[in-house]
Amino acid sequence: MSEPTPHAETMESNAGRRWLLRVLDPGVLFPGLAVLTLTAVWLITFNLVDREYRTADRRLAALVSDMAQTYEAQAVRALREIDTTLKLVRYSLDARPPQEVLDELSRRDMLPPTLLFEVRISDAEGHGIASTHDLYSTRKTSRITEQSGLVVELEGEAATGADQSLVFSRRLAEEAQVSGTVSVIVNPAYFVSGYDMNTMGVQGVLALVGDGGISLVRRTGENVHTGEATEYERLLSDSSLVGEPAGLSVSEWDGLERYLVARALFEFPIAIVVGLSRAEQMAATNATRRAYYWRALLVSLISIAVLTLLGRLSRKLRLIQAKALEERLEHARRAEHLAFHDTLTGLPNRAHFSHLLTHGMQHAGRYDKRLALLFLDLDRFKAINDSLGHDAGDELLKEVSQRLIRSVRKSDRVARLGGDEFVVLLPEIEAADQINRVAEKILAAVSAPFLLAGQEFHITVSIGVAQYPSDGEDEQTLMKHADVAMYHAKEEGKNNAQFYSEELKSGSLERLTLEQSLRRALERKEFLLYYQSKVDMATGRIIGMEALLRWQHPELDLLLPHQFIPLAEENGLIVPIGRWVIYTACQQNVAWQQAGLPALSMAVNVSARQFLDDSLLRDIKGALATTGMSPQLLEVEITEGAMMVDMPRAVSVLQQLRKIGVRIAIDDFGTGFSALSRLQAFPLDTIKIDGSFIHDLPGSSADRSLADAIIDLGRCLGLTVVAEGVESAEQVDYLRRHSCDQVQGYYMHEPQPACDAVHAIQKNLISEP
Ligand SMILES: Nc1nc2c(ncn2[C@@H]2O[C@@H]3COP(=O)(O)O[C@H]4[C@@H](O)[C@H](n5cnc6c(=O)[nH]c(N)nc65)O[C@@H]4COP(=O)(O)O[C@H]3[C@H]2O)c(=O)[nH]1
Repeated sequence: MSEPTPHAETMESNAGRRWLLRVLDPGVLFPGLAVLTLTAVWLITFNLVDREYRTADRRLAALVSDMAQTYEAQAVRALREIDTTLKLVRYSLDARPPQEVLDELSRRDMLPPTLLFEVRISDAEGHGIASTHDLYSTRKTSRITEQSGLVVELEGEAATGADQSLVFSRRLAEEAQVSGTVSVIVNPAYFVSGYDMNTMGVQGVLALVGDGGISLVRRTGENVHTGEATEYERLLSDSSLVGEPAGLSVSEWDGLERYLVARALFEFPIAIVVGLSRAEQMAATNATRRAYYWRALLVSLISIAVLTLLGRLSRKLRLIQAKALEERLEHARRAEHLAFHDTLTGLPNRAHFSHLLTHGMQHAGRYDKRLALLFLDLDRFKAINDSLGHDAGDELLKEVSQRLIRSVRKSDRVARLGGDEFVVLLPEIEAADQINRVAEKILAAVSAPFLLAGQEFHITVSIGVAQYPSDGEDEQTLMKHADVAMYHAKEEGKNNAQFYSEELKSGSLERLTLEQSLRRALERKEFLLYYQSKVDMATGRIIGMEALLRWQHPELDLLLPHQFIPLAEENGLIVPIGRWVIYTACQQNVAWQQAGLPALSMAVNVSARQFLDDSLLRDIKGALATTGMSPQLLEVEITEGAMMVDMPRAVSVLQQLRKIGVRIAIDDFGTGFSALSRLQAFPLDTIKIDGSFIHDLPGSSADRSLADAIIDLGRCLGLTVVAEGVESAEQVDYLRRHSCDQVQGYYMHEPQPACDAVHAIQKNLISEP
């Protein structure tokens, strides 16, 4: 025979477990237990009852046997006495009249008591000729017995024992003077007087039966019967032997079932019968049986009640357990879903996507297919999120995710990596054109207007594409390259898709190291401020300074803001860096004043991200309070673009700045595309004309008209107009003639460290008229 396989064994053990679970089900277990308990209770009960009956039967049989032995002894003794009397009388008869002999024997107390026994002598015809009783003359003539032995017969009417007598006779001897019979006559009841009602009840039997088959006397309860016909031989053959327990038989005279002993007496033609009614004697046992049955019934009912209760409790417990299990499963399912899905959009998250990508690459590898990974980053999302609040930002992300799903096939996968980063996995790519089509679809879908908080918004997305296996054969490489391509798309002006190439790699590495060192620059104190003067056109004096940030990179040259500020904007580092700038500029301003220089205004640049950050006001107030600088000397420069991201909020922030006395300048004015009329909405103090419009002054007529328009506008609004990027005397001259208030540029002073700037201020003071 073959060995069972592990699979077969598992199936077997599963089937066994299923069977066990089915058996342990409360609907099966408790009814099953009830059936078992009831079967056990009733089996034990029936067994006990049966044992009780068997014991009682044995006891009864033994009792009847004992009683029979006693009765036999008593009967034999009585019969012997009677026979002795007969023999005594027979041998005492002589020539005297028989009456005389009887009287003498009686006198000599040699005859049985006359109260119970009559001794009679009859002649050959059966007529009584002598008797111990006076009544003999009224009696019927005795039957003449021809037998030589003891003859036993009944005399009188065969009805009740009271009317019949039991006659024991012996024939007188031939040689005796008198021929005839001598008899002892006795009431049959004498032989059953030993009937004890307590022991034998009303259905017991005590009897003497003649060997002719006629019962001589039978007593059952109080009733004494005589002369009943009995099947003598059968009676004896049915009976047990001496010393053995009595047997059970049905009595022919009354149909009752009895333990009965019938035994023929050795010396007499008589059999004794002793019996006890089984039904009657079993009364106590019947009562015990009833008690057993009641007890069993009670135990059964209690068992059923307890098991029903336990069954219900168990069912309830099972239900509770099942519910708890269901809840746990649901919880686990939810936890699993949460673990692998983004809670906001319901899209697969980074962990899940990693699995999808690995699987996709394996599949593509196996079937020699190409796969494309699109790395998506929303442009300007952070600004929208910060300005409109997170709820609107969340709505936007949800809407974007829906648009992405609609832009791709069902077999493609969209996931959210976090923040505003999404990825799209395109399995089974045939040609690059296919990827382009999907990318264009996504770009179009995302750039369609969004309605957020009742306002229409436009957002774009930058997409980086990396392909398997050409751009990377493992998950990390492919993701990294798609990310690099995405950054390239950002650099290319955003709202476009770029494919990864080896050339991009080096640029991305630079960016990566730059970002890492930028994170540590603040704590390493690598930032410093340069200061550039603002000169008043009317007086030609320095009236203020602008703080310009520099980063002394440990390995690179001194870095200018455009080399790291966009990065700091992107990763949010601009907020702590800006805080440092404000504080340092304020500190420097106060230091100069403390050094005896005149109180100059100090301008600091605040980027869009920083401007919309909740901490800006707090930071400015903190810097002013800590350094003790007068708020009126501080000027915050904000670009036009930063103000337009969220106009209502910008207005509110500016109003609060104004409230504490800080001046506000709009920087790079003219580069944005906001309507000039909108400027009225902002609480401004200064307009700074962007250097690009000054550069070609006074030659370019377009720049001239633009610069003129801005100066006019500023004047109309009562604002100070500052021209940036002034590099020549002609420019200064033009601006002065066109009533520009202040100028700033290399022509006056280049941005320089605080220690150099101080010389410029001092020089300016010395050259004062
Ligand atoms: N070609 C030319 N350029 C001139 C001339 N005079 C001044 N400049 C340059 O013009 C920029 C003027 O600053 P901005 O318009 O506020 O423009 C700033 C400002 O928007 C931003 N920036 C500088 N410092 C910070 C800062 O601390 N925080 C923030 N958020 N932005 C800053 O970086 C921009 C560039 O700063 P910089 O590289 O320092 O460049 C400075 C300055 O060096 C000139 O005659 N000719």
